[in-house]
Amino acid sequence: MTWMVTGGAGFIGAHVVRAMLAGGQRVVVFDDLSTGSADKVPAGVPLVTGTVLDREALDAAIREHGVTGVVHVAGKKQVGESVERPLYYYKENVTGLEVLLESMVAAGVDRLVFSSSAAVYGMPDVDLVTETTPCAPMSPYGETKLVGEWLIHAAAKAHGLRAASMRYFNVAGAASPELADEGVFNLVPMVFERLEAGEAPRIFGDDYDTPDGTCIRDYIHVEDIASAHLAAARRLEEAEAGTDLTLNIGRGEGSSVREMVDRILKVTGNEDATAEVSARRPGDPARVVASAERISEELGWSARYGVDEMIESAWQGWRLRHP
Ligand SMILES: O=c1ccn([C@@H]2O[C@H](COP(=O)(O)OP(=O)(O)O[C@H]3O[C@H](CO)[C@@H](O)[C@H](O)[C@H]3O)[C@@H](O)[C@H]2O)c(=O)[nH]1
Repeated sequence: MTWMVTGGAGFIGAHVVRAMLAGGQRVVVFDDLSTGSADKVPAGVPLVTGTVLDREALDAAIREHGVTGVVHVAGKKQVGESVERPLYYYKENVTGLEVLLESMVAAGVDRLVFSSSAAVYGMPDVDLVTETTPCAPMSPYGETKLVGEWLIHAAAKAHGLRAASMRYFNVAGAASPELADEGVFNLVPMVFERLEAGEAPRIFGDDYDTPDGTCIRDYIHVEDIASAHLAAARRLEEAEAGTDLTLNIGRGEGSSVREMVDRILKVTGNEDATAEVSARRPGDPARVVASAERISEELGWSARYGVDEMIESAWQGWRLRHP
């Protein structure tokens, strides 16, 4: 098979490309380079520069590279921005996927691994979130991921597409410093940024109904995210027409913000610093932790890395960019 990785020049996509190559898959990258960069694409992997909104560009890439499956990682992913610019998010994430599906169906490409998100669950009121926990996204971003899953379900039924929607929990870490996330939109890089500025890291609320009062999340190493995509791609290669999997990618273990900040202070040699507690950030659920049972059963996959490895590898990437 030849897998086209959309968004393969971005943070998560670049990790997926490397995992697929290491697993012996043939890969081509399709990326509009709006946030990704060509230097993240490994030598020898073709890079097609284009947007998934461009049907002709997709058709040409599929034809010219003999694509037989797609890993669709391209998309917009900032929750806050999606609230300000919902139509943009719907266009990029929903219309983009719809155009991609049209192109795939027309070309007879019938395998798809899709980047979904734990954001589809919104504020789940359960200890461990399973794939059957009701979805109630809290942002346009989460909505676009859920609608994307619906599009895929419909295409699996009507056109025999074989698909896996991968619901990522809180992604962190890097396989190597050059591949680290350049955005400062999540807890780990936000703490790095505060430390670099000589400021105390901020904890958004310590009055939640959790053991230490801070929010609990399921942090997952981006290399684990990538290996889960390889496992899904392999599974789809063998799958019957209409196979339609929805899978959490998490560790099944929660870490509180306070625990994460303490680990970050340790790893970065800032044990003397203390975090300051500020007001709750609107829309933050107290606890979002995956049940990782289904993915283990379906793909035989489980996470290899823990939070220290995520923080250490992210820190090396940060130091490369901020010497
Ligand atoms: O300086 C900071 C930054 C974050 N937090 C807290 O840390 C936790 C994690 O925050 P963040 O890293 O922003 O992740 P989430 O808000 O959990 O959302 C992430 O995880 C979701 C999936 O679960 C994805 O949909 C989102 O795109 C992704 O940003 C939250 O409780 C935040 O309030 C702080 O206390 N201080």
